[in-house]
Amino acid sequence: MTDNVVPLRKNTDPPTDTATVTPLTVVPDPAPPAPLPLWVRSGHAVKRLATDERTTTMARAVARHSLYVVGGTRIVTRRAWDGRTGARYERMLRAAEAAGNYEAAGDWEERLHRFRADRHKRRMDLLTAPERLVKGAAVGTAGGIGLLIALGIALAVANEDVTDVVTPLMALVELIRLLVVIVQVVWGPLVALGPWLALAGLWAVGRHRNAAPNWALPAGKRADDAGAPITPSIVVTALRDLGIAPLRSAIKEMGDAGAAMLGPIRIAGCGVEVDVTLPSGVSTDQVQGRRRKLAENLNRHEHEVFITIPQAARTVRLWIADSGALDEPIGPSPLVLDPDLRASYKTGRAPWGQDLRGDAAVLSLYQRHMLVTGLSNQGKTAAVRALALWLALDRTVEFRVADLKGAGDWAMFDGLATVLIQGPTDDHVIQATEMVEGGVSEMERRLTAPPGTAFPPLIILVDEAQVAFMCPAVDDEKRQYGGSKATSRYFMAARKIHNQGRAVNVLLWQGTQDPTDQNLPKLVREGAHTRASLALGTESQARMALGDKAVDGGAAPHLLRPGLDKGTLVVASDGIDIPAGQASITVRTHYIDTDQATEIADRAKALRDGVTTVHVIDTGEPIDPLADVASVVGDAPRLLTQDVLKRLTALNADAYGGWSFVDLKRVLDGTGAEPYKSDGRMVVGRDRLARALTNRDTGGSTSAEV
Ligand SMILES: Nc1ncnc2c1ncn2[C@@H]1O[C@H](COP(=O)(O)OP(=O)(O)OP(=O)(O)O)[C@@H](O)[C@H]1O
Repeated sequence: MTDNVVPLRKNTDPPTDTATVTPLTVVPDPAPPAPLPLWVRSGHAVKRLATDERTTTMARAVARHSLYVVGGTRIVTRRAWDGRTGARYERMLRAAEAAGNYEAAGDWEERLHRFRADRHKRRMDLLTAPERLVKGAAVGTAGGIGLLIALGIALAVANEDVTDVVTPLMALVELIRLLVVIVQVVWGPLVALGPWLALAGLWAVGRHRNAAPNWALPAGKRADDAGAPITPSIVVTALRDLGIAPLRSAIKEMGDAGAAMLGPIRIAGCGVEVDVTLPSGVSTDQVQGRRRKLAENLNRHEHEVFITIPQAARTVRLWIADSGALDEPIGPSPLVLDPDLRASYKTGRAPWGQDLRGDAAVLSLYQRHMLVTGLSNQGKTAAVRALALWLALDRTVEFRVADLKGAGDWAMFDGLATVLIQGPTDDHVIQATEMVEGGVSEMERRLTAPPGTAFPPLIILVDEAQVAFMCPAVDDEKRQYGGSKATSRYFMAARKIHNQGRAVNVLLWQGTQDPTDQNLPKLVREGAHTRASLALGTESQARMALGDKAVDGGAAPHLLRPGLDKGTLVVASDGIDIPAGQASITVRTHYIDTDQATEIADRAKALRDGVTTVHVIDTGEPIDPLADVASVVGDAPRLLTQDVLKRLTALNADAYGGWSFVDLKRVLDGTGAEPYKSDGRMVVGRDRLARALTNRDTGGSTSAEV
């Protein structure tokens, strides 16, 4: 049979291929689970009911309103007791003693004494009171009756009716009777309603003061609500529960008067600030050491509470952020907003950001070396660059920049800085080292200048300086470029500038990452006047970044949150206003991104006449002074000879660092590009140099050994 023939008869033959048959087994239905005993089911139902949200809300409401009455009774009783006895004075006296404030204690004792004397006098007066009362009543009654009879006589005479003599007296009697009737009518309901009115009064007092346990209070009024406003009682409770035994017992001793330890709670930026005078026996660093616990007791995150030590003895200053406020960005930099902004190296202050109180944080850069540290990617470059961009708006400031990451963060300084090195290799470190050594030569030249000479500011800026310290390369004399030995070139150059550069305006700014003793040697970190740190990993790093004094005074960059607190710096410097008694200040910087930075740099370039940026420092021999002079003059039609010398030093400190005007003149003499006077000052002309180079190239090389 072919495949396309369909048989009309049912095939009754059993199938021959048994292998394809799947044997089926009858699986019985699983036995239904045995019903749970009634008591278990009832238990479940009761549990469900008891834990239902509606039940708990209702139970909480009932408990709350009942407890308001209890709390209200307690408050009213206490008020009455305080009003009638010297308990209040005694409490305040104990609080002042516990806080160690003996002056206030003396004051309260005096008041207590006065109160007792007055009370004694009142009690003595009470002994003679009944006699005086009876006398007074007799005199008053007789006088009153006499007056009414006199009135009656006048009435009787007027009406010619003798019965009118007693009319006023009878009217009084009638009035008294009426009053008795009224009291009789009102008394019943008054007696019935009175207790309820009293209860309502107590409930109202309790409700007003939220006098119920925390769990019974409605959401929003509970003390543990994140973001709840900071009240004296919250601060005192948080301090009491810090786990410092003497503090706890002193606060217990003070009772309600514990708030006497607190100064006024002031609004301070996006938070509040309060000074706490600690009781004797409790030291400020005990409280500082428990920052996290204090923050949690205040229903804040650790980074939202700052503990500093103000001037007053035994006092800590707490700054407590509004919940979440620190996560809000601050506005753009004035550098971005105001295109006409100008800077002054000497008298100005860089608008860097805001402090925690929300006040502008402005930093003076005048004669200060700087060190900015932080973990990677927290905003270090942006923070240093923001300062450099501001300072670039003072046209007298010269920048020499080495960016040892080389990702283009400083590219906008091309045409603004006289030297710009960008890259992470050993060659770049060698160039950066020579750039810093060029700064040393310039500094030494300035140090030998006649007294009174004014020096334009020179900022030697090295970003990612840890790369330089860790560089293993050695020079021909086997001196290492990195490292921290007396022969280490970068280290020694940095130290020299730190030691002597300030007075002649040669300043070193360094940005470094994740500090260790190796990548940021102690002597170098301590040479900086302005030290600032972004988030760091450990307290020991914080000590490296800011110094022991700042960290002991409460500076805690290691408690900033990496990733979340980008751009937030803890700054220790005398160039920024730091509240009296504090050793550091926390600054949230304005972020200036690369595009905005480029715009600001363009504005700074427009203020200067064509700076030629040297990108690679030539360390090879022989040198070509004429070509080098032409290259440093660049596009400017003419350049002051002193600027030519400066730029030559920046170009090649080894070759030109020691040059004076005489050397420059010697090289240019006879080339046709000799220095000449323009507006009374010696300059070198661009066109003359170009002609001299052309003549030389056509007439044979004049390369000179120096
Ligand atoms: N002030 C700031 N506010 C908010 N965010 C910022 C701020 N400064 C920097 N950032 C963010 O942090 C990122 C890293 O910034 P930046 O490159 O300056 O960090 P860095 O610490 O120098 O990094 P690296 O470790 O790579 O050198 C930026 O791209 C920006 O998104």
